[in-house]
Amino acid sequence: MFAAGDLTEIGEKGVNLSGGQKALFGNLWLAHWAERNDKSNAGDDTVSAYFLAVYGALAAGSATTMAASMLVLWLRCSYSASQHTHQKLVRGIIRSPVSFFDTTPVGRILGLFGSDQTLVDEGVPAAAEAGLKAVSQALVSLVLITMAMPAMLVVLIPLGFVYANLQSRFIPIARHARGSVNTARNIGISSIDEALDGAATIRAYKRQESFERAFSTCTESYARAWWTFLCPNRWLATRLDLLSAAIVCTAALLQVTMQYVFNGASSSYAGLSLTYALAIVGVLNTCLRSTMMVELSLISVERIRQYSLVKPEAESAVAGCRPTELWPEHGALEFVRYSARYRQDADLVLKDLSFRIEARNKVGIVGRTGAGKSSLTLALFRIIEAASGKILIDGRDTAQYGLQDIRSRLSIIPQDPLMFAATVRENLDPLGDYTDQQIWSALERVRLAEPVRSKGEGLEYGVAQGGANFSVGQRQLFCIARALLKRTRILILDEATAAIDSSTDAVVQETIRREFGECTVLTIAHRLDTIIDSDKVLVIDNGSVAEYDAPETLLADWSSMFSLLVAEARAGATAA
Ligand SMILES: Nc1ncnc2c1ncn2[C@@H]1O[C@H](COP(=O)(O)OP(=O)(O)OP(=O)(O)O)[C@@H](O)[C@H]1O
Repeated sequence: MFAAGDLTEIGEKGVNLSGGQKALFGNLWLAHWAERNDKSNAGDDTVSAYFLAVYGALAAGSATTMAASMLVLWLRCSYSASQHTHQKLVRGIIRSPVSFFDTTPVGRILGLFGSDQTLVDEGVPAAAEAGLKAVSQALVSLVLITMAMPAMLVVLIPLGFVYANLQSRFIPIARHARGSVNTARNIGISSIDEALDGAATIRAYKRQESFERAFSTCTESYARAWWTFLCPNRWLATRLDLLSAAIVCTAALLQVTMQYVFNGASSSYAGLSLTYALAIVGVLNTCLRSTMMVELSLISVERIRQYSLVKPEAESAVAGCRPTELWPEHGALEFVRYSARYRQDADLVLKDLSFRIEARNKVGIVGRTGAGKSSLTLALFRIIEAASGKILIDGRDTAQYGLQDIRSRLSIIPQDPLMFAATVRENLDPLGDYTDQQIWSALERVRLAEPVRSKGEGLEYGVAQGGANFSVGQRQLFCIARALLKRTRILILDEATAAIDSSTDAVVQETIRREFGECTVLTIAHRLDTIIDSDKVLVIDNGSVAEYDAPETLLADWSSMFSLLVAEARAGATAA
């Protein structure tokens, strides 16, 4: 559905042209040879050998020049340009802030790495190669035709203006149509991506038909856009054919007139100039198309450049301001009048938060849906940055350090535990920092050693995409094992027990209590019973601190928000 045929077309034309270009000097030499034979009427062997040798040298020279120019264009220029733009794009996208991903559709990002990068890899060099060859061949053909018949200038000059006029009308329309093709393709890719992501939900709610309809609409829009792109091409092809017919007719008429009226034309050069006049339509067509393709490919280059320049997150490490190896030694955490928002123009989601969590305390964070619990976690990892106020860890403002320095000192067990399609070892220790013994010890402590051993391949066992060959509970235990390996002082559990059954939950809770007794643990809780024995409970409401105290104190006040949430949770459990 989403193939780009015009590049191949240009590539093929480029190959054909290269043949014609290579033959040009050879053909001129052959014409000169025929002319000489005509005049001397003789086939002297020494003279023939001389002409053959020069012809051979011309062919060899032409082939060498061609190979050298291909090497320079494709290996030197094109390869390094592709590598450079791709690296800048990857760096730019990976280091973009979360607001960029909120506002940029995934189809557009995929389009950047797909069609745009392909155009940079293949489109620019193919079009530049075809264009350079076509322009040089057009010039040589015109010079040759004019040399053989100077009178052709009278026709060629006005036809040149007609050609320029065609070009100025064709390129903007084709460029616009091509832009619509790209947009329609990106929308199509987004819709496929969305359907793949939500395949299970779509089937569960029997919404296949509406998604099929939506996809058909995308396909039709793409076909319509592609058709709109083809029409100006047909329009151009017809006019170029007419232009070429005018050149060939005039050349032929002038030849005949000179031959019979003035008796002064050289038949070998006349034949050659007619051959080039016949071929000129292809040459002119390629000139136009490759100019357009270069322009279109450069739009992709420009788009990639724009996305490479998106304002990145903060530095990963600030030179001269690095935390010590052991920081944070205690794990005390303090929010000081902290506010944050997701985007520059958006409302504050965390408002003027001020609270302190002592080292080694276990704090439960609760609140209604949308209150700002997950945003608090993102703020700790500086995935969203402070609009005002600060976060102190062991008395140090986290804003002064680089992102990598902060993020490597905190551990998180997310609600949806993430695993990569890689080996168990790579999932636990992607940077290769730990020994096998340390990894097995972490697995033992979270009771995953036996399940992993039973797979037969030990740490080399392959984890499927998204960790599909492990249960959700096991994936969470893997995340705990990661945190154990990192040995950080602060652990954040983001509703870690929301998606698992109560027996696995018990294992997870027991492991956390046993293994992270010396750490500060922040638990964003759905099941309020998991935080009832915490040192303190932080109740967030609409982005602000509503209550912050020991759970027994909050429960003693029946009008407190926490008591209300617990009562609601119990009523919900009884009803279920
Ligand atoms: N990526 C985002 N861009 C803009 N606003 C967001 C984004 N994520 C969350 N919000 C907004 O921030 C506010 C707090 O959301 P948050 O996810 O932190 O709530 P929560 O308490 O964790 O909710 P839940 O319990 O449902 O997970 C909400 O108003 C939400 O609409």
